[in-house]
Formats: sequence, C-alpha cells, structure tokens
Amino acid sequence: MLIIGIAGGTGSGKTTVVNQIINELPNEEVGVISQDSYYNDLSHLTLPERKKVNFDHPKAIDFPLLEEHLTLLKDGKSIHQPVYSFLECNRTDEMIVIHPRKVLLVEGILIMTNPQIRAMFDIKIFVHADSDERLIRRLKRDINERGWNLNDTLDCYQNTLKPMHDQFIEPSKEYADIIIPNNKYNTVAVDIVRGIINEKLT
Ligand SMILES: Nc1ncnc2c1ncn2[C@@H]1O[C@H](COP(=O)(O)OP(=O)(O)O)[C@@H](O)[C@H]1O
Ligand SMILES: Nc1ccn([C@@H]2O[C@H](COP(=O)(O)O)[C@@H](O)[C@H]2O)c(=O)n1
Repeated sequence: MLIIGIAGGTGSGKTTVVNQIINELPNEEVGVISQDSYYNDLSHLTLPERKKVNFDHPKAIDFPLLEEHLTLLKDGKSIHQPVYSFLECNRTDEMIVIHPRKVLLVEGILIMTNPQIRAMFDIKIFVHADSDERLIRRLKRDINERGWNLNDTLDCYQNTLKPMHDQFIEPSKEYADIIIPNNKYNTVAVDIVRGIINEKLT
C-alpha cells in the first residue's frame, strides 16, 4: 500500500487537492482518510464546553487510533472509522468500514506534526496558500456552512487558528517531499501526484 500524507493550513485547499487527485481514479483502489475523523472523543463534555476546545492543537487528535488504523490498513485489514460531526463538535455514534486500498491519501492540518504518523507516509505533501487567502476561504466556510458570525470567526482566527498554524502546522512543512502552491488552482502539481499514483496502480 502506498500512503500519501497531505497536510497544510486550514483553507489551504487540502480537500480540493485530494478530490482533484482522486477524480477519475478507481475508488476500489484509492481511498481517503481525513484527520477530522480522529478528533478525540469528547462525549464527557457538554456542547458549550466542546465548542471552546482548541481543535487546532495536536492534542485534539487521537493519533494513537489513527496510527492503529493505518497499521491495520497497511496489513490488509479493514477498520471501523469514527464519523465526526462539526455541528456537535464530537464523534457520532456511527462508524464506517474502510477497506484497504492500493493507495491511501491521508489529509489534515496536523498529520505531519506527529512523528509516528509521519513515518508511515511514503510521500509527504504540504499544500500552501497564503494566510490572507486561507482566512478569506475560512471566513466564507464558517459563515456560509457552519453558522458562525463574522466577529466570532475573526476572533477564532486571531486567537487560535493563527497561533496554532504558526506554532505547529507551518513548521511541519519542513518534512514535506512536495509543496503544492495553491493560491491558484494548481493542475500541474495535481497531475504529477496523479502520475505517481497511476504508476503504483499499473
Ligand atoms: N486554488 C484555489 N483557489 C480558490 N479557491 C480554492 C482553491 N482551493 C480551494 N479553494 C476553496 O477554498 C475553500 C477551502 O478549500 P478546502 O479544500 O476545503 O481546504 P482545506 O481542506 O485545506 O481546509 C473551498 O471553498 C474551496 O473551494
Ligand atoms: N468541531 C470542529 C473541529 C474542527 N474545526 C476546524 O476544522 C479545521 C480543520 O479542517 P480543515 O478542513 O479546515 O483543514 C481546524 O482549523 C479546526 O479549527 C471546527 O471548526 N470545528
């Protein structure tokens, strides 16, 4: 199994790049795992308490579970993956079964900060977009899709997202084998990664 890690700041375009990469590739051979599914179980907290959690700190992620799951998939075994709800800020009661694939893409802001997870990636990619681009994209998403208001989103960016990005996410770029500039759509970089995957599949 070829495991490709795709990190980058919030709004850098990780999900978009992943979707461009897997577009038209056979989905029985290529799978995607999102770091979002591995936020810690916060069932012991109330919703207002959960909303105050710093979701941009590495401690927010259940890295041992992610490592266990990647190891099982690498060994050809299926996993039961938690399903995350952004509205509830918690795992739901559901699980989905993920089967092993020839190629696995793992995406998330913090995946390259953890040494054990990093070591499992055959290729490490960092998607870069300037902070103003990322802020604009994040504002649009939080206001249009997640019911936040302008002030709350800007406060969150200033007090949490930016400091966490500077402390943990941006420094993890040094581990990347490939950095994809994504202020604009980058079809050349996407084609290169698709080429690598196609070689693995043939
Ligand atoms: N190169 C780009 N140019 C303009 N908008 C983009 C680009 N890449 C992504 N977007 C948009 O930015 C938003 C965040 O992208 P997304 O892929 O969800 O980022 P991430 O997964 O890194 O948070 C989405 O609305 C997406 O359509
Ligand atoms: N309940 C939550 C959990 C996380 N977030 C934010 O998601 C961002 C990571 O996802 P990207 O698709 O943007 O990479 C991260 O910055 C968290 O702040 C959230 O809003 N609510």
